[in-house]
Amino acid sequence: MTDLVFDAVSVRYGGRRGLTAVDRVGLTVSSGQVVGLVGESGSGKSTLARAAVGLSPVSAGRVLLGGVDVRKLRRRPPLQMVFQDPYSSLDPRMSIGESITEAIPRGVFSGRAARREEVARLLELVNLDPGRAGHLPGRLSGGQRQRVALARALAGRPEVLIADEITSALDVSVQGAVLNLVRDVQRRLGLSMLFISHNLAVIRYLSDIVAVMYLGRIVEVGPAEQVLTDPQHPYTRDLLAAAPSAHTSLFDTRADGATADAEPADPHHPPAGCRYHTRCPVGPLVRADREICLQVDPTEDAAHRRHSAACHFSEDESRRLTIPGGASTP
Ligand SMILES: Nc1ncnc2c1ncn2[C@@H]1O[C@H](COP(=O)(O)OP(=O)(O)OP(=O)(O)O)[C@@H](O)[C@H]1O
Repeated sequence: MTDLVFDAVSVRYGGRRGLTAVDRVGLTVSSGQVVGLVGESGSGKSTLARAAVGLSPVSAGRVLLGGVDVRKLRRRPPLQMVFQDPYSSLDPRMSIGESITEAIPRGVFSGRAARREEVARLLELVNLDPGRAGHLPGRLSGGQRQRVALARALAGRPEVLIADEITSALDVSVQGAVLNLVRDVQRRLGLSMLFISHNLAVIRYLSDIVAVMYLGRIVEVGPAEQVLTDPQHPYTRDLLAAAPSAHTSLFDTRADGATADAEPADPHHPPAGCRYHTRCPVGPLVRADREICLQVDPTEDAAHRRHSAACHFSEDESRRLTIPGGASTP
């Protein structure tokens, strides 16, 4: 199986009023693993994901699939992406079966019967009745459409799957079933997966590794349980504190993870030093001696450590200043 590596990837959206939406990001999705990418709206999650499939402009760095730069892969890369909106991803005039057939790489199946059988196999894989192959998507619910979108992605026989907020446009009542399906398919096929969500409960449910993004940077990455129960970066702690408690529903839509009391910095003019210093509860806003946060960028290449955080004070007394849940100690 294949791993997906972002090697110091930057994405710049053009023009004079342009911005660097992803700034030298290093992240590895190892073979067969699920990496959950979390961060508030505008942090660059989608931009990073889209860079892997050529939909956002990589201005520096490389995206590697199985060690090969995706731009140099001649054959169709073994990488597929499922998007947030299942209503715009299917052609309303094509039957479900036609949509899926279209996604089967050319030359893999010769003959109509073989392709029809493959479509039936794919529909079964996503728990849809193969008898519906002739239906138009207009007759499907959002959850069913997202299953078809997944079947289309799987038709390309990917080894790596990118899922970008695939349940956030769905009715809360079907989100769980779609997440279960994605998890089952990922395990059954041994896929590597980059799973994007702003919902921490959803991230916790699916991820082996969690990466946290803020203003175009990965600020913390590590084993899911460690990051979510013993966060090292103040931003991660703020996200966890702002999310509903473990007692609320997994699919509570309030779990949008925005920190309570401050606006994100302007992505056109990211702060110097640590990008989080304008909001950080343990940085120069509250501690005059923490000038280093204003001056020195703590971002390191996080890809090579098991659990790392881009914070000058992640290991010291700052951890006592804020604890997840919002309470503070003197
Ligand atoms: N096509 C584009 N042209 C210019 N700027 C863009 C474009 N797409 C995204 N951006 C900007 O890049 C930054 C990152 O956006 P992105 O959509 O990647 O974030 P995100 O974390 O996925 O947020 P969301 O959860 O809202 O989708 C934002 O400031 C956004 O306004």
